[in-house]
Amino acid sequence: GTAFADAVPPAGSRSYDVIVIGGGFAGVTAARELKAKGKRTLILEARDRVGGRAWTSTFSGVPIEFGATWIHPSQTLIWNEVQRLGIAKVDDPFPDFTVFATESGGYAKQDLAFLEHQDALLRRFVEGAEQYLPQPYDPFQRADLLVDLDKLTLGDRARQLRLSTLEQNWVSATTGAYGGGFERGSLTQLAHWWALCGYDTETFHGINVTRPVGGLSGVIGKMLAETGATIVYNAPVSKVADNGSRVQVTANGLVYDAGAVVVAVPVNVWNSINFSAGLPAEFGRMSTQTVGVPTAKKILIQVQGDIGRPLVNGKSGALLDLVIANAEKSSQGSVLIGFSVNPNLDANNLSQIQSAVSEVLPGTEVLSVKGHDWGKDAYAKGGWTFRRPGQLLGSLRTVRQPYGRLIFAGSDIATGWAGYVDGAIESGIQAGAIAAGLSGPGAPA
Ligand SMILES: Cc1cc2nc3c(=O)[nH]c(=O)nc-3n(C[C@H](O)[C@H](O)[C@H](O)COP(=O)(O)OP(=O)(O)OC[C@H]3O[C@@H](n4cnc5c(N)ncnc54)[C@H](O)[C@@H]3O)c2cc1C
Repeated sequence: GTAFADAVPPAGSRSYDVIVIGGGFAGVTAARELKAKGKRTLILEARDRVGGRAWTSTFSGVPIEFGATWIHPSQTLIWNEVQRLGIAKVDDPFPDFTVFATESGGYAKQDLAFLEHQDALLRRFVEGAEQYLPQPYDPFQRADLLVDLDKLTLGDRARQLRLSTLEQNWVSATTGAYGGGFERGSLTQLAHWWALCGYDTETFHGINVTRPVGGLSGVIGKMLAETGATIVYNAPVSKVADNGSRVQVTANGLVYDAGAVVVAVPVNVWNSINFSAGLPAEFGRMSTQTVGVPTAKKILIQVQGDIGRPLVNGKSGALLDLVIANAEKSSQGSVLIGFSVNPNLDANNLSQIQSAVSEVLPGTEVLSVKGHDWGKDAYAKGGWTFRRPGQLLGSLRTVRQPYGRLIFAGSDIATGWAGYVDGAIESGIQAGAIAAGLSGPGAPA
Protein backbone atom coordinates (compact mmCIF):
# COMPACT_ATOMS: atom_id res chain seq x y z
CA GLY A 1 0.00 0.00 0.00
CA THR A 2 0.96 3.58 0.57
CA ALA A 3 4.04 4.21 2.60
CA PHE A 4 2.64 7.21 4.41
CA ALA A 5 -0.86 5.91 5.09
CA ASP A 6 -2.20 7.23 8.39
CA ALA A 7 0.80 9.44 9.05
CA VAL A 8 0.18 13.18 9.12
CA PRO A 9 2.95 14.84 7.14
CA PRO A 10 5.06 17.05 9.42
CA ALA A 11 4.95 20.85 9.18
CA GLY A 12 7.08 22.14 6.32
CA SER A 13 6.20 19.20 4.12
CA ARG A 14 2.50 19.90 3.69
CA SER A 15 3.02 21.24 0.18
CA TYR A 16 1.94 19.21 -2.83
CA ASP A 17 1.36 19.58 -6.55
CA VAL A 18 -2.27 18.56 -6.10
CA ILE A 19 -4.55 17.81 -3.15
CA VAL A 20 -7.51 15.49 -3.65
CA ILE A 21 -10.29 15.94 -1.10
CA GLY A 22 -12.19 12.68 -0.62
CA GLY A 23 -11.01 9.11 -1.20
CA GLY A 24 -14.04 7.61 -2.94
CA PHE A 25 -13.78 6.10 -6.42
CA ALA A 26 -13.62 9.59 -7.97
CA GLY A 27 -10.85 10.86 -5.70
CA VAL A 28 -8.72 7.71 -5.85
CA THR A 29 -9.04 7.62 -9.65
CA ALA A 30 -8.01 11.29 -9.88
CA ALA A 31 -4.98 10.57 -7.67
CA ARG A 32 -3.95 7.72 -9.92
CA GLU A 33 -4.21 9.91 -13.04
CA LEU A 34 -2.06 12.50 -11.27
CA LYS A 35 0.59 9.92 -10.48
CA ALA A 36 0.74 8.99 -14.15
CA LYS A 37 1.46 12.67 -14.87
CA GLY A 38 4.24 12.71 -12.26
CA LYS A 39 2.40 14.91 -9.74
CA ARG A 40 3.02 14.76 -5.97
CA THR A 41 -0.46 14.17 -4.67
CA LEU A 42 -2.08 14.17 -1.23
CA ILE A 43 -5.49 12.64 -0.51
CA LEU A 44 -7.34 14.00 2.51
CA GLU A 45 -10.10 11.59 3.56
CA ALA A 46 -12.59 12.30 6.33
CA ARG A 47 -13.20 8.65 7.25
CA ASP A 48 -10.88 5.92 8.47
CA ARG A 49 -11.27 4.13 5.14
CA VAL A 50 -11.42 4.81 1.40
CA GLY A 51 -14.47 4.01 -0.76
CA GLY A 52 -17.06 6.49 0.54
CA ARG A 53 -20.46 5.31 -0.66
CA ALA A 54 -18.91 1.94 -1.53
CA TRP A 55 -18.30 0.09 1.74
CA THR A 56 -17.82 -3.65 2.09
CA SER A 57 -18.38 -5.02 5.59
CA THR A 58 -19.92 -8.06 7.28
CA PHE A 59 -23.27 -8.83 8.89
CA SER A 60 -24.29 -12.00 10.73
CA GLY A 61 -21.08 -13.64 9.58
CA VAL A 62 -21.57 -12.97 5.87
CA PRO A 63 -19.85 -10.39 3.66
CA ILE A 64 -22.15 -7.55 2.63
CA GLU A 65 -22.09 -4.16 0.92
CA PHE A 66 -23.60 -1.20 2.76
CA GLY A 67 -23.50 0.90 -0.40
CA ALA A 68 -22.58 0.17 -4.02
CA THR A 69 -22.65 -3.52 -4.93
CA TRP A 70 -23.04 -4.39 -8.60
CA ILE A 71 -21.13 -3.73 -11.81
CA HIS A 72 -22.01 -4.45 -15.45
CA PRO A 73 -20.08 -4.68 -18.77
CA SER A 74 -21.95 -1.61 -20.05
CA GLN A 75 -20.17 0.28 -17.22
CA THR A 76 -16.91 -0.10 -19.08
CA LEU A 77 -14.62 1.84 -16.72
CA ILE A 78 -15.33 -0.15 -13.54
CA TRP A 79 -15.78 -3.39 -15.47
CA ASN A 80 -12.36 -3.08 -17.14
CA GLU A 81 -10.80 -1.99 -13.86
CA VAL A 82 -11.95 -5.16 -12.10
CA GLN A 83 -10.86 -7.23 -15.08
CA ARG A 84 -7.41 -5.59 -15.20
CA LEU A 85 -6.86 -6.02 -11.45
CA GLY A 86 -7.53 -9.76 -11.85
CA ILE A 87 -10.50 -9.70 -9.47
CA ALA A 88 -13.06 -12.47 -10.05
CA LYS A 89 -16.76 -11.69 -10.48
CA VAL A 90 -19.83 -13.54 -9.29
CA ASP A 91 -23.49 -13.31 -10.33
CA ASP A 92 -26.21 -13.09 -7.71
CA PRO A 93 -28.76 -15.89 -8.07
CA PHE A 94 -32.11 -15.00 -9.65
CA PRO A 95 -35.05 -14.37 -7.31
CA ASP A 96 -37.62 -17.20 -7.19
CA PHE A 97 -40.75 -15.20 -6.51
CA THR A 98 -41.91 -11.63 -6.36
CA VAL A 99 -44.29 -9.63 -4.16
CA PHE A 100 -46.48 -6.78 -5.45
CA ALA A 101 -49.28 -4.57 -4.17
CA THR A 102 -52.81 -5.79 -4.80
CA GLU A 103 -56.06 -4.04 -5.74
CA SER A 104 -57.33 -4.44 -2.17
CA GLY A 105 -54.41 -2.49 -0.71
CA GLY A 106 -52.33 -5.39 0.57
CA TYR A 107 -49.54 -7.44 -0.97
CA ALA A 108 -49.50 -10.81 -2.73
CA LYS A 109 -46.84 -13.27 -3.75
CA GLN A 110 -46.54 -13.64 -7.55
CA ASP A 111 -44.42 -15.68 -9.90
CA LEU A 112 -41.64 -13.90 -11.78
CA ALA A 113 -43.74 -13.47 -14.93
CA PHE A 114 -45.62 -10.78 -13.03
CA LEU A 115 -42.55 -8.52 -13.34
CA GLU A 116 -43.58 -7.92 -16.95
CA HIS A 117 -46.33 -5.59 -15.67
CA GLN A 118 -43.70 -3.46 -13.94
CA ASP A 119 -41.44 -3.45 -16.99
CA ALA A 120 -44.27 -2.38 -19.27
CA LEU A 121 -45.00 0.59 -16.99
CA LEU A 122 -41.30 1.47 -16.77
CA ARG A 123 -41.05 1.56 -20.56
CA ARG A 124 -43.94 4.01 -20.68
CA PHE A 125 -42.12 6.30 -18.23
CA VAL A 126 -39.05 6.58 -20.44
CA GLU A 127 -40.74 6.41 -23.83
CA GLY A 128 -39.04 8.78 -26.27
CA ALA A 129 -35.64 8.69 -24.56
CA GLU A 130 -34.03 7.44 -27.79
CA GLN A 131 -34.94 10.83 -29.27
CA TYR A 132 -34.27 13.20 -26.38
CA LEU A 133 -31.19 11.37 -25.01
CA PRO A 134 -29.69 9.87 -28.18
CA GLN A 135 -26.08 9.96 -26.88
CA PRO A 136 -26.02 8.45 -23.37
CA TYR A 137 -22.61 9.94 -22.51
CA ASP A 138 -23.57 13.38 -23.80
CA PRO A 139 -26.92 14.16 -22.23
CA PHE A 140 -26.80 17.71 -23.63
CA GLN A 141 -26.82 16.60 -27.27
CA ARG A 142 -30.53 17.42 -27.65
CA ALA A 143 -30.79 19.98 -24.86
CA ASP A 144 -33.40 21.66 -27.07
CA LEU A 145 -35.75 18.71 -26.50
CA LEU A 146 -35.08 18.62 -22.74
CA VAL A 147 -36.17 22.14 -21.84
CA ASP A 148 -39.64 21.07 -20.70
CA LEU A 149 -38.83 17.45 -19.88
CA ASP A 150 -36.10 18.34 -17.37
CA LYS A 151 -38.68 20.22 -15.31
CA LEU A 152 -40.70 17.07 -14.65
CA THR A 153 -40.57 14.97 -11.50
CA LEU A 154 -41.26 11.26 -11.74
CA GLY A 155 -44.64 12.05 -10.15
CA ASP A 156 -45.42 14.56 -12.92
CA ARG A 157 -44.67 11.83 -15.41
CA ALA A 158 -46.94 9.34 -13.61
CA ARG A 159 -49.75 11.92 -13.78
CA GLN A 160 -49.02 12.61 -17.46
CA LEU A 161 -49.41 8.88 -18.10
CA ARG A 162 -52.58 8.85 -15.95
CA LEU A 163 -51.32 5.90 -13.93
CA SER A 164 -53.75 4.47 -11.40
CA THR A 165 -52.66 4.17 -7.78
CA LEU A 166 -52.14 0.45 -8.28
CA GLU A 167 -50.01 0.99 -11.40
CA GLN A 168 -47.94 3.60 -9.57
CA ASN A 169 -47.42 1.11 -6.73
CA TRP A 170 -46.31 -1.57 -9.16
CA VAL A 171 -43.65 0.61 -10.77
CA SER A 172 -42.54 2.49 -7.66
CA ALA A 173 -39.52 0.29 -6.86
CA THR A 174 -37.91 1.03 -10.25
CA THR A 175 -38.92 4.68 -10.59
CA GLY A 176 -40.06 6.74 -7.58
CA ALA A 177 -37.91 4.86 -5.07
CA TYR A 178 -34.79 5.35 -7.21
CA GLY A 179 -35.50 9.06 -7.20
CA GLY A 180 -35.96 9.35 -3.43
CA GLY A 181 -39.71 9.62 -3.97
CA PHE A 182 -41.93 10.40 -6.95
CA GLU A 183 -41.94 14.11 -6.10
CA ARG A 184 -38.17 14.41 -5.64
CA GLY A 185 -36.46 12.71 -8.59
CA SER A 186 -36.38 13.99 -12.17
CA LEU A 187 -37.71 12.11 -15.16
CA THR A 188 -34.55 12.92 -17.13
CA GLN A 189 -32.34 11.09 -14.59
CA LEU A 190 -34.36 7.90 -14.98
CA ALA A 191 -34.35 8.31 -18.75
CA HIS A 192 -30.58 8.90 -18.66
CA TRP A 193 -30.02 5.56 -16.91
CA TRP A 194 -32.37 3.95 -19.41
CA ALA A 195 -30.31 5.42 -22.27
CA LEU A 196 -27.06 4.16 -20.69
CA CYS A 197 -28.70 0.71 -20.56
CA GLY A 198 -29.20 0.85 -24.32
CA TYR A 199 -32.93 1.61 -23.82
CA ASP A 200 -33.27 -2.03 -22.88
CA THR A 201 -35.21 -3.66 -20.04
CA GLU A 202 -32.92 -6.65 -19.71
CA THR A 203 -29.83 -4.45 -19.28
CA PHE A 204 -31.74 -2.18 -16.88
CA HIS A 205 -32.20 -5.15 -14.55
CA GLY A 206 -28.87 -6.74 -15.53
CA ILE A 207 -26.88 -3.89 -13.98
CA ASN A 208 -27.92 -5.20 -10.53
CA VAL A 209 -26.55 -8.74 -10.84
CA THR A 210 -22.74 -9.05 -10.96
CA ARG A 211 -20.41 -8.33 -8.04
CA PRO A 212 -16.60 -8.28 -7.76
CA VAL A 213 -15.50 -11.03 -5.36
CA GLY A 214 -14.21 -9.40 -2.18
CA GLY A 215 -16.48 -6.41 -2.69
CA LEU A 216 -15.95 -2.90 -3.97
CA SER A 217 -13.78 -2.01 -0.97
CA GLY A 218 -11.36 -4.63 -2.26
CA VAL A 219 -11.35 -3.02 -5.70
CA ILE A 220 -10.67 0.50 -4.44
CA GLY A 221 -8.01 -0.80 -2.05
CA LYS A 222 -6.06 -2.14 -5.02
CA MET A 223 -6.59 1.10 -6.95
CA LEU A 224 -5.32 3.13 -3.99
CA ALA A 225 -2.16 1.04 -3.80
CA GLU A 226 -1.42 2.09 -7.40
CA THR A 227 -1.78 5.82 -6.78
CA GLY A 228 1.49 6.32 -4.95
CA ALA A 229 -0.25 9.22 -3.23
CA THR A 230 0.11 10.16 0.40
CA ILE A 231 -3.21 9.68 2.16
CA VAL A 232 -4.28 11.12 5.49
CA TYR A 233 -7.32 9.44 7.05
CA ASN A 234 -9.68 10.97 9.64
CA ALA A 235 -9.01 14.33 7.99
CA PRO A 236 -12.32 16.07 7.25
CA VAL A 237 -11.59 19.20 5.23
CA SER A 238 -13.28 22.27 6.67
CA LYS A 239 -11.83 25.09 4.56
CA VAL A 240 -10.50 25.62 1.05
CA ALA A 241 -8.84 28.95 0.20
CA ASP A 242 -7.82 29.55 -3.42
CA ASN A 243 -5.62 32.68 -3.45
CA GLY A 244 -5.08 32.60 -7.20
CA SER A 245 -1.63 31.02 -7.28
CA ARG A 246 -1.92 28.34 -4.54
CA VAL A 247 -4.77 26.71 -2.64
CA GLN A 248 -4.72 26.27 1.15
CA VAL A 249 -6.73 23.34 2.47
CA THR A 250 -7.52 23.00 6.18
CA ALA A 251 -8.24 19.70 7.92
CA ASN A 252 -8.09 19.14 11.69
CA GLY A 253 -6.59 22.60 12.05
CA LEU A 254 -3.62 21.77 9.84
CA VAL A 255 -3.09 23.72 6.61
CA TYR A 256 -1.92 21.91 3.47
CA ASP A 257 -1.26 23.64 0.18
CA ALA A 258 -1.14 22.79 -3.51
CA GLY A 259 -1.23 24.25 -7.00
CA ALA A 260 -4.62 22.66 -7.69
CA VAL A 261 -7.30 20.87 -5.69
CA VAL A 262 -9.71 18.14 -6.77
CA VAL A 263 -12.86 18.34 -4.64
CA ALA A 264 -14.14 14.76 -4.81
CA VAL A 265 -16.71 14.84 -2.00
CA PRO A 266 -20.45 14.30 -2.57
CA VAL A 267 -22.37 17.35 -3.87
CA ASN A 268 -24.56 17.24 -0.75
CA VAL A 269 -21.42 17.87 1.35
CA TRP A 270 -20.16 20.92 -0.62
CA ASN A 271 -22.09 23.36 1.57
CA SER A 272 -20.40 22.08 4.74
CA ILE A 273 -16.96 23.14 3.48
CA ASN A 274 -15.95 26.80 3.64
CA PHE A 275 -14.78 27.82 0.15
CA SER A 276 -13.44 31.13 1.32
CA ALA A 277 -12.91 32.65 -2.14
CA GLY A 278 -16.56 31.97 -2.98
CA LEU A 279 -18.09 29.82 -5.71
CA PRO A 280 -20.63 30.53 -8.45
CA ALA A 281 -24.20 30.27 -7.16
CA GLU A 282 -24.86 26.99 -8.99
CA PHE A 283 -22.59 25.11 -6.56
CA GLY A 284 -24.42 26.15 -3.41
CA ARG A 285 -27.78 25.73 -5.09
CA MET A 286 -27.06 22.18 -6.21
CA SER A 287 -25.78 21.22 -2.76
CA THR A 288 -28.88 22.69 -1.08
CA GLN A 289 -31.24 20.99 -3.52
CA THR A 290 -29.27 17.74 -3.00
CA VAL A 291 -28.13 15.32 -5.70
CA GLY A 292 -27.56 12.16 -3.61
CA VAL A 293 -30.94 10.90 -2.37
CA PRO A 294 -31.03 12.34 1.18
CA THR A 295 -33.30 9.62 2.62
CA ALA A 296 -31.43 6.63 1.10
CA LYS A 297 -30.96 3.72 3.47
CA LYS A 298 -29.79 0.15 3.04
CA ILE A 299 -30.75 -2.41 5.66
CA LEU A 300 -29.42 -5.91 6.17
CA ILE A 301 -32.06 -8.18 7.70
CA GLN A 302 -31.30 -11.60 9.17
CA VAL A 303 -34.39 -13.81 9.28
CA GLN A 304 -35.23 -17.22 10.77
CA GLY A 305 -35.02 -20.11 8.31
CA ASP A 306 -34.64 -20.26 4.56
CA ILE A 307 -37.46 -18.23 3.03
CA GLY A 308 -36.23 -18.51 -0.57
CA ARG A 309 -35.30 -15.58 -2.77
CA PRO A 310 -37.99 -12.90 -2.78
CA LEU A 311 -38.07 -9.74 -4.86
CA VAL A 312 -40.43 -7.45 -2.97
CA ASN A 313 -41.65 -4.30 -4.72
CA GLY A 314 -42.88 -1.87 -2.09
CA LYS A 315 -45.75 0.52 -2.74
CA SER A 316 -45.05 4.19 -3.31
CA GLY A 317 -44.18 5.58 0.16
CA ALA A 318 -43.74 2.15 1.79
CA LEU A 319 -41.25 1.74 4.66
CA LEU A 320 -39.26 -0.68 2.49
CA ASP A 321 -39.18 0.12 -1.24
CA LEU A 322 -37.36 -3.00 -2.32
CA VAL A 323 -36.40 -6.21 -0.52
CA ILE A 324 -34.21 -8.86 -2.10
CA ALA A 325 -32.29 -11.88 -0.84
CA ASN A 326 -28.58 -11.58 -0.13
CA ALA A 327 -26.65 -14.19 -2.11
CA GLU A 328 -25.15 -15.74 1.02
CA LYS A 329 -27.29 -17.05 3.88
CA SER A 330 -26.33 -16.88 7.55
CA SER A 331 -26.25 -19.93 9.84
CA GLN A 332 -29.82 -18.96 10.91
CA GLY A 333 -31.30 -18.74 7.42
CA SER A 334 -31.89 -16.12 4.78
CA VAL A 335 -30.38 -12.67 4.85
CA LEU A 336 -32.47 -9.97 3.17
CA ILE A 337 -31.38 -6.62 1.81
CA GLY A 338 -33.86 -3.79 2.14
CA PHE A 339 -33.69 -0.43 0.38
CA SER A 340 -35.68 2.49 1.71
CA VAL A 341 -36.13 6.17 0.90
CA ASN A 342 -38.83 6.63 3.53
CA PRO A 343 -37.81 9.40 5.96
CA ASN A 344 -39.73 7.68 8.78
CA LEU A 345 -37.80 4.43 8.67
CA ASP A 346 -35.14 3.99 11.34
CA ALA A 347 -32.58 1.75 9.62
CA ASN A 348 -31.63 0.04 12.89
CA ASN A 349 -35.06 -0.33 14.54
CA LEU A 350 -35.75 -4.08 14.71
CA SER A 351 -39.42 -3.87 15.66
CA GLN A 352 -40.23 -1.28 12.97
CA ILE A 353 -38.44 -3.38 10.35
CA GLN A 354 -40.15 -6.55 11.65
CA SER A 355 -43.58 -4.99 11.02
CA ALA A 356 -42.54 -3.73 7.58
CA VAL A 357 -41.27 -7.23 6.69
CA SER A 358 -44.42 -8.91 8.10
CA GLU A 359 -46.58 -6.79 5.80
CA VAL A 360 -44.84 -8.01 2.64
CA LEU A 361 -43.55 -11.45 3.71
CA PRO A 362 -46.07 -12.67 6.32
CA GLY A 363 -44.75 -15.19 8.84
CA THR A 364 -41.12 -14.09 8.45
CA GLU A 365 -39.33 -13.67 11.76
CA VAL A 366 -36.64 -10.99 11.84
CA LEU A 367 -33.71 -11.94 14.10
CA SER A 368 -31.44 -8.93 13.68
CA VAL A 369 -30.95 -5.85 11.52
CA LYS A 370 -28.09 -3.57 10.62
CA GLY A 371 -28.72 -0.55 8.46
CA HIS A 372 -26.87 2.44 7.14
CA ASP A 373 -28.66 5.75 6.75
CA TRP A 374 -26.60 7.52 4.09
CA GLY A 375 -28.43 10.81 4.56
CA LYS A 376 -27.43 10.93 8.24
CA ASP A 377 -23.82 10.13 7.34
CA ALA A 378 -21.95 13.46 7.67
CA TYR A 379 -19.54 12.59 4.85
CA ALA A 380 -22.23 11.59 2.37
CA LYS A 381 -25.45 13.42 3.39
CA GLY A 382 -27.21 11.24 0.85
CA GLY A 383 -27.07 7.94 -1.00
CA TRP A 384 -26.93 7.21 -4.71
CA THR A 385 -27.11 10.13 -7.15
CA PHE A 386 -30.52 10.99 -8.53
CA ARG A 387 -30.76 14.47 -9.99
CA ARG A 388 -33.72 16.69 -9.25
CA PRO A 389 -35.78 18.51 -11.87
CA GLY A 390 -33.84 21.31 -13.54
CA GLN A 391 -30.36 20.18 -12.46
CA LEU A 392 -29.35 18.56 -15.74
CA LEU A 393 -29.89 21.72 -17.78
CA GLY A 394 -29.49 24.17 -14.89
CA SER A 395 -26.35 23.57 -12.80
CA LEU A 396 -24.55 20.51 -14.07
CA ARG A 397 -22.49 22.12 -16.83
CA THR A 398 -21.31 24.95 -14.55
CA VAL A 399 -20.19 22.74 -11.66
CA ARG A 400 -18.23 20.53 -14.06
CA GLN A 401 -16.06 23.50 -15.11
CA PRO A 402 -12.85 24.18 -13.15
CA TYR A 403 -13.24 27.24 -10.93
CA GLY A 404 -9.89 28.92 -10.42
CA ARG A 405 -7.62 26.15 -9.14
CA LEU A 406 -10.52 23.97 -7.96
CA ILE A 407 -11.90 21.06 -9.95
CA PHE A 408 -15.00 19.32 -8.64
CA ALA A 409 -15.43 15.59 -9.22
CA GLY A 410 -17.67 12.70 -8.30
CA SER A 411 -20.32 10.37 -9.59
CA ASP A 412 -22.91 13.02 -8.67
CA ILE A 413 -21.68 15.24 -11.51
CA ALA A 414 -20.69 12.62 -14.10
CA THR A 415 -22.22 12.94 -17.57
CA GLY A 416 -22.29 9.15 -18.04
CA TRP A 417 -23.17 6.75 -15.23
CA ALA A 418 -24.01 9.32 -12.54
CA GLY A 419 -25.21 7.34 -9.52
CA TYR A 420 -22.82 4.47 -10.17
CA VAL A 421 -19.17 3.73 -9.45
CA ASP A 422 -18.52 3.97 -13.18
CA GLY A 423 -19.53 7.64 -13.14
CA ALA A 424 -17.15 8.29 -10.25
CA ILE A 425 -14.25 6.84 -12.26
CA GLU A 426 -15.28 8.82 -15.36
CA SER A 427 -15.27 12.03 -13.35
CA GLY A 428 -12.00 11.18 -11.56
CA ILE A 429 -10.19 10.65 -14.86
CA GLN A 430 -11.37 14.01 -16.20
CA ALA A 431 -10.63 15.92 -12.98
CA GLY A 432 -7.17 14.35 -12.65
CA ALA A 433 -6.24 15.43 -16.16
CA ILE A 434 -7.44 19.01 -15.60
CA ALA A 435 -5.71 19.26 -12.21
CA ALA A 436 -2.43 18.02 -13.67
CA GLY A 437 -2.60 20.86 -16.20
CA LEU A 438 -3.46 23.49 -13.59
CA SER A 439 -0.71 22.47 -11.18
CA GLY A 440 2.09 22.22 -13.70
CA PRO A 441 4.63 24.78 -14.79
CA GLY A 442 3.04 27.44 -16.96
CA ALA A 443 -0.32 27.06 -15.26
CA PRO A 444 -2.30 30.29 -15.15
CA ALA A 445 -1.34 32.29 -12.05
C1 LIG B 1 -27.17 2.17 -0.97
C2 LIG B 1 -26.40 2.45 -2.22
C3 LIG B 1 -26.35 1.51 -3.23
C4 LIG B 1 -25.61 1.73 -4.39
N1 LIG B 1 -25.52 0.74 -5.33
C5 LIG B 1 -24.67 0.87 -6.37
C6 LIG B 1 -24.37 -0.22 -7.22
O1 LIG B 1 -24.89 -1.32 -7.02
N2 LIG B 1 -23.49 -0.03 -8.24
C7 LIG B 1 -22.87 1.16 -8.44
O2 LIG B 1 -22.06 1.28 -9.38
N3 LIG B 1 -23.13 2.23 -7.63
C8 LIG B 1 -23.99 2.11 -6.62
N4 LIG B 1 -24.19 3.15 -5.74
C9 LIG B 1 -23.57 4.46 -6.06
C10 LIG B 1 -22.08 4.52 -5.72
O3 LIG B 1 -21.88 4.15 -4.38
C11 LIG B 1 -21.57 5.96 -5.90
O4 LIG B 1 -21.96 6.46 -7.17
C12 LIG B 1 -20.04 6.07 -5.85
O5 LIG B 1 -19.49 5.24 -4.85
C13 LIG B 1 -19.68 7.53 -5.59
O6 LIG B 1 -18.28 7.72 -5.59
P1 LIG B 1 -17.69 9.19 -5.37
O7 LIG B 1 -16.22 9.04 -5.29
O8 LIG B 1 -18.27 10.10 -6.37
O9 LIG B 1 -18.30 9.66 -3.97
P2 LIG B 1 -18.11 9.00 -2.51
O10 LIG B 1 -18.01 7.52 -2.61
O11 LIG B 1 -19.19 9.53 -1.64
O12 LIG B 1 -16.69 9.53 -2.04
C14 LIG B 1 -16.54 10.80 -1.45
C15 LIG B 1 -15.47 10.73 -0.39
O13 LIG B 1 -15.28 12.02 0.19
C16 LIG B 1 -15.12 11.86 1.59
N5 LIG B 1 -15.47 13.13 2.24
C17 LIG B 1 -16.69 13.68 2.45
N6 LIG B 1 -16.58 14.88 3.06
C18 LIG B 1 -15.25 15.10 3.23
C19 LIG B 1 -14.50 16.18 3.78
N7 LIG B 1 -15.07 17.29 4.28
N8 LIG B 1 -13.14 16.07 3.80
C20 LIG B 1 -12.52 14.95 3.31
N9 LIG B 1 -13.19 13.93 2.77
C21 LIG B 1 -14.54 13.99 2.72
C22 LIG B 1 -16.06 10.73 1.95
O14 LIG B 1 -15.76 10.14 3.18
C23 LIG B 1 -15.83 9.78 0.76
O15 LIG B 1 -14.79 8.87 0.98
C24 LIG B 1 -24.92 2.96 -4.56
C25 LIG B 1 -24.97 3.91 -3.55
C26 LIG B 1 -25.68 3.67 -2.39
C27 LIG B 1 -25.67 4.70 -1.31
